[in-house]
Amino acid sequence: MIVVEGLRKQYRSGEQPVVDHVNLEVKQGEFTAIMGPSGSGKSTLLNLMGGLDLPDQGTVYVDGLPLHTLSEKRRTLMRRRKIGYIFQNYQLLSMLNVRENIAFPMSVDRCPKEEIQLRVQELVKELGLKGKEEAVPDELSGGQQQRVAIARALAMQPKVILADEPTGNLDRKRSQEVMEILLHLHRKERMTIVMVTHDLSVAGYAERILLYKDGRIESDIRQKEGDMPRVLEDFLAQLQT
Ligand SMILES: Nc1ncnc2c1ncn2[C@@H]1O[C@H](COP(=O)(O)OP(=O)(O)OP(=O)(O)O)[C@@H](O)[C@H]1O
Repeated sequence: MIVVEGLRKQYRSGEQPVVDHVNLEVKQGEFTAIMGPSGSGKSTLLNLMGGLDLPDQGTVYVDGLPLHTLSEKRRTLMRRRKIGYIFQNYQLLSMLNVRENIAFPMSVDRCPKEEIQLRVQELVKELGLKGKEEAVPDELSGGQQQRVAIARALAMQPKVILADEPTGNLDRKRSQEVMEILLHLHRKERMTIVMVTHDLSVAGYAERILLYKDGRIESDIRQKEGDMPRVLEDFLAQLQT
């Protein structure tokens, strides 16, 4: 579903690239977490994978399409239709209510009104936001705001969800709620999810964890191999030294 080939990104010449010739394949329906030290380039990698940023070298294929060689217009359309984004700070539009925030990508894409209404109703129900449709983001808790952001990310029925620290501003209980929603999308709807997180308990929801350091993927661990706890312990020990 996502293929990353020879991806490189350096913000300042003379400094170590934050993405240093990274190759990666994420299969359809896979739930992957990216962990690593602060400033190692995880968000940059995720942004490149979603076409939010341009690489110096290499490319990313999403569903077979080379994201960075598409025209700006086609890349924008592709991002809107195939990828849903979730951010730590929710990035909701403060002037719009819950219904309008969820509908936003469909409105921009000029979907028919009735279709938008039906989809929003469906998502409001699915994400447990009934009764909050008219509220603006400031009137919602962090967990509720993130659920609106997830609903918005799902509005266009994307193939891929890219989540950057989706639980970073939430307490444990709200984090668990958000992770249960992502797990449901992965298990029941075979959604491809790539998530950056600092939180080991959050990363544990994923079936695959990439350990990222100094612009490179240091380890690529799969849950079913049963060695996740040991490799993570080793990695965390490395970070502390
Ligand atoms: N737009 C930018 N311009 C210049 N430097 C940037 C830019 N974005 C990020 N950086 C730098 O690139 C490095 C990697 O940043 P990035 O946010 O990708 O790391 P991260 O691993 O996600 O960090 P964190 O876990 O703290 O969020 C950092 O040193 C950061 O200061």
